[in-house]
Amino acid sequence: MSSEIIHEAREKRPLIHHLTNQVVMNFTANGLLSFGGAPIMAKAVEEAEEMASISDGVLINIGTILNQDIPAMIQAGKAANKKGIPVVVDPVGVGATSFRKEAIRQILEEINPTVIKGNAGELAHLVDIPWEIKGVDSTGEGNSEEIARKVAQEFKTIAVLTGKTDVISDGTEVRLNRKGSAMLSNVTGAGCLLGSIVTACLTTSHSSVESAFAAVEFYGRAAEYTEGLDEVKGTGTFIASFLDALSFNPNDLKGGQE
Ligand SMILES: Nc1ncnc2c1ncn2[C@@H]1O[C@H](COP(=O)(O)OP(=O)(O)O)[C@@H](O)[C@H]1O
Ligand SMILES: Cc1ncsc1CCOP(=O)(O)O
Repeated sequence: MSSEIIHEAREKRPLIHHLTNQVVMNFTANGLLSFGGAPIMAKAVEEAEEMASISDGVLINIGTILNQDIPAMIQAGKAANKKGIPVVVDPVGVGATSFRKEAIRQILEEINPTVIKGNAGELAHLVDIPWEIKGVDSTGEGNSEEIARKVAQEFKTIAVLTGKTDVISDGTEVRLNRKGSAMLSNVTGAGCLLGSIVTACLTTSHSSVESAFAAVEFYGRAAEYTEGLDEVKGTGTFIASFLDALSFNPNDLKGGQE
């Protein structure tokens, strides 16, 4: 099932409208291209609605959000909801400041996200569960399954909570992915790029939970495969080889099974 979703996403080569942060724009565009999607980065309010309406999916990521970015994010999200295409919201660093918390509150009040994706600290802060964070990083420990369930229930969405174990929940059921690599936590934008690939997979004909799970599992498999390569000596070589691996057939990634 997971491989089918990856193949279908690649066949479709979905256009994903990104309203994302400036740290990860280039990495995300290259990562999505390698995976088999088509990225467009566009943040102007003047084109938000039109851009979303010609796209197959929208990703809203608040990593370097400015107050003036909020209307474009809301307009793109609303246009996506109207067209019936997936919208993924990534509340990067939401627990760090009250400005971010207020920005995400405004966005989530206006749009219905298909998926909310974030690390444990980000998702915990969305539902007022105390969790230790350091800027955009999650440093705490606790019950990730409870947080994912609560986010899904409170925002009537699918929660994708990332970390050593990724948790996907529709508010009732919980699915876990343990494939991955700790090296991803040293790559800035690893979570943000995953959001882009999740959005691409949500454009397939499969259910949102299955599609989100397929994206997360594939990403983890690609990271595990990359970590094991002889030529990978550290973060720099990991990034290059990981971008390559994102284009591979799921079965060609070590440990991969159809
Ligand atoms: N310790 C780890 N072991 C394996 N995979 C990890 C680990 N930490 C993070 N990942 C993976 O890295 C990706 C990004 O997750 P995370 O680091 O939680 O996001 P963010 O970059 O948003 O903080 C996910 O695919 C997750 O599974
Ligand atoms: C470092 C940083 N600062 C603002 S956004 C950003 C990138 C965060 O990316 P990720 O959470 O995917 O590592």
